[in-house]
Amino acid sequence: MATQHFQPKVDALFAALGKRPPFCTGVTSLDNHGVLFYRKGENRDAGYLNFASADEEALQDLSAACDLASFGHGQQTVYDETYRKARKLDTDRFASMIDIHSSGIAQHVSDELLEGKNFKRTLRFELYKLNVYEKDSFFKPHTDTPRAENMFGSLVITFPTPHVGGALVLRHNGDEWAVDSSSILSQQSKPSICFIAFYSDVEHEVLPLQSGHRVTLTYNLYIEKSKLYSEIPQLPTIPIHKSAPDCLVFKTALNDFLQDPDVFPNGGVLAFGLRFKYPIILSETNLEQIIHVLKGCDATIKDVAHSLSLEVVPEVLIHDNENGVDVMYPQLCDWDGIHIASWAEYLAEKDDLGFVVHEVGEPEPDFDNLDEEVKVKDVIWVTPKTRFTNFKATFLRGGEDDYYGNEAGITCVYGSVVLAVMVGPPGHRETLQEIPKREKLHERDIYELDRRGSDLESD
Ligand SMILES: O=C(O)CCC(=O)C(=O)O
Ligand SMILES: [Fe+2]
Repeated sequence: MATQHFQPKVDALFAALGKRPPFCTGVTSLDNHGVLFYRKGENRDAGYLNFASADEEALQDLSAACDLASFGHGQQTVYDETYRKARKLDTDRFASMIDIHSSGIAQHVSDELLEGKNFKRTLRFELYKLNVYEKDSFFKPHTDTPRAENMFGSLVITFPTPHVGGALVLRHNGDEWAVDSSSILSQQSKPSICFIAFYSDVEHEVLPLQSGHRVTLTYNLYIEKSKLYSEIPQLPTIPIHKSAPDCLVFKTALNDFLQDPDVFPNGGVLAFGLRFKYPIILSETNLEQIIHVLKGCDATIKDVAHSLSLEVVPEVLIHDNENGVDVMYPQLCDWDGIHIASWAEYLAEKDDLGFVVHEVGEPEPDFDNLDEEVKVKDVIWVTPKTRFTNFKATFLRGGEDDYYGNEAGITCVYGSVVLAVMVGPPGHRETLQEIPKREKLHERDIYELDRRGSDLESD
């Protein structure tokens, strides 16, 4: 592609999105929250331990009360000790004194994983399981099963029980991180808990335990409409990894780009392949809803674009083989049933929701063979394309039956989409007519403020 003179500005936009890890982790004091009650089995016997001082015998009793941990392989619930060797209690079998709000964990995780102005969205933490890992226990690489469209992430809390090994390894887009809670916890001067929260499409595994007991609580994180945190006084948390990029740097880079009169003389689309994947309910998800559940730097793009009154539309990117062009389309459909050979023709004749992509610097596509006019838009890619070719093949790694999750029965799968930031011609860059419905209540004031010149704050 011919390089445009404004390419350095596009590169600055890309750089401003940064590459923070897709997780955050920290420690906080166990304080007097170390107590756990649990039911031993079908009878009424109850067990008790305090994680601040639990000895080997108490931990063995807890482990004995647990069930074997299963996992999801496609639609099946599987017990397979070559894939997951661990023990677990469901939430109807135990009561822990850990309070993720007063411990400061909920606030810390929300600040880190929700981008931009956090107070317009909130995370709901749903306790999921208590897991016990003994010597040689592990959980091989998997992605936590998406349970709803607003599933956002997972939180793992590790108690200060003596153990060696069992690091949590995270992988995303070719990068890898290891968080060894046993070594983090052993360095604390008083009994503490270590927490790690990651976006839901991040692959993770628990490495084999060499000795001791590793006990964790897991939570599913859902994104909800704004609800301010209660005023409970919170304990301080000590961050170990942070995840959020800097909105202000991105906003400055975007402003700079838009001020260049050579950029999009007739308006166009600034396109971003998203860094994260989002839960999609097969044949049900309205792509628009993805706007409300964006993670990390994907959310920064939307927040900043909205603050500059630019419309942001989630689109799928489809290649039209017949005409050798890309098409952006703002809706999902299960294309199993319909075979669309020429998307350009389809858009020209049947449906003008989508448009043909003309990458700036490339020759204009030629549609002399079509009777009707096709909508074509100038597009500049900032982050690499995430292509959507075929509904099921793209959404399910290795096909539906080969998906490794932490629970069977998939109602949602993770899908790749792109964000199209609609840009008007020089002097009239704004394209946002109306703030999307669900955001209106919480964001109207913020946008108004922003338009009057106050800059986005980075957190
Ligand atoms: O216990 C842990 O450290 C992680 C467990 C996990 O990945 C899961 O339950 O899905
Ligand atoms: Fe998991």
